[in-house]
Amino acid sequence: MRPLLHNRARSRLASFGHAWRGIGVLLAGQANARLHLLAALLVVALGAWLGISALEWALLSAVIGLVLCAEALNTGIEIVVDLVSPDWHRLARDAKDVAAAGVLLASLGALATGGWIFLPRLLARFMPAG
Ligand SMILES: Nc1ncnc2c1ncn2[C@@H]1O[C@H](COP(=O)(O)OP(=O)(O)OP(=O)(O)O)[C@@H](O)[C@H]1O
Repeated sequence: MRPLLHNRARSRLASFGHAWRGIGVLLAGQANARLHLLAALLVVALGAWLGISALEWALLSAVIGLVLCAEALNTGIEIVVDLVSPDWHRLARDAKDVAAAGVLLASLGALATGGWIFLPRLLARFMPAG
């Protein structure tokens, strides 16, 4: 490999390593992120048990990714706000509350998606017609 390409590949690899470290920071410091990850694992187990379709897996993967992504961005914003505004400030409050709203909205969307996918199957399984 030529040196320039070699350096670029190394820097891409380093960025990937930083992102992995970020996942570690997120999971180590945020109980909510651990809770969301646990919920995602339970939903995956439920999906496997109920035998959901490929399209339903695709939808679930997207909403799980969205919630975890919102959680990561929320945590990043919290960290930056704590860095630049350790004292009380109206804008710091707005920034944190809006970031938290992002997690709430993503979670509500995921809850609705899970409801549409799982409720009919669970009802059919536990309350079969006739
Ligand atoms: N510097 C600040 N200035 C004004 N209000 C703040 C400030 N820091 C936090 N707050 C308010 O307190 C709330 C809680 O902030 P905190 O940093 O404890 O995050 P959190 O809600 O506990 O998030 P998590 O539980 O995910 O860590 C914020 O949503 C915001 O309304």
